[in-house]
Amino acid sequence: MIHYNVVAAVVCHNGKYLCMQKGKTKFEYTSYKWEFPGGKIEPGETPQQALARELMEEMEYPVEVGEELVTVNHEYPDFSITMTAFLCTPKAEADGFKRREHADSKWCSQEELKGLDWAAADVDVVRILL
Ligand SMILES: Nc1nc2c([nH]c(=O)n2[C@@H]2O[C@H](COP(=O)(O)OP(=O)(O)OP(=O)(O)O)[C@@H](O)[C@H]2O)c(=O)[nH]1
Repeated sequence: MIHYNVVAAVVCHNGKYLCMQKGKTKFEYTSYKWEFPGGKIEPGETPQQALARELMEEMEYPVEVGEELVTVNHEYPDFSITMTAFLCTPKAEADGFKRREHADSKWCSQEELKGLDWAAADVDVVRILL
């Protein structure tokens, strides 16, 4: 089965967490699910470099990548991922973000995180934030 190494940013600002909703995808089980921004690590990148690059590419959002929160392994029906989540904060010069690739976005309190329909791999990431 194809395997991806993925990084995800738990961006925290004013006590809220940035959550992004996917649009329609190739697979029904990831379509319209909520996730943390990020993506696949490319050859030669550190996880932190990959994360900063992904947030610039998909959101034009400069973030400071901080502590590693958790690494989760998840097998979807068609591929598997190892995903490491890092706590991130917007850089001082960040002036909001653009939504280039996602269907929706939301700043959520801890309580509100529980109400979203998360991608299956994210459930264990969300759990440690509660
Ligand atoms: N970015 C991100 N991807 C996640 C999360 N949870 C999760 O299951 N994934 C899965 O991990 C994979 C990450 O790929 P991606 O599509 O975001 O990566 P990418 O930007 O490099 O995509 P590309 O291959 O289209 O260039 C996707 O299959 C996505 O569904 C999450 O919280 N954040």
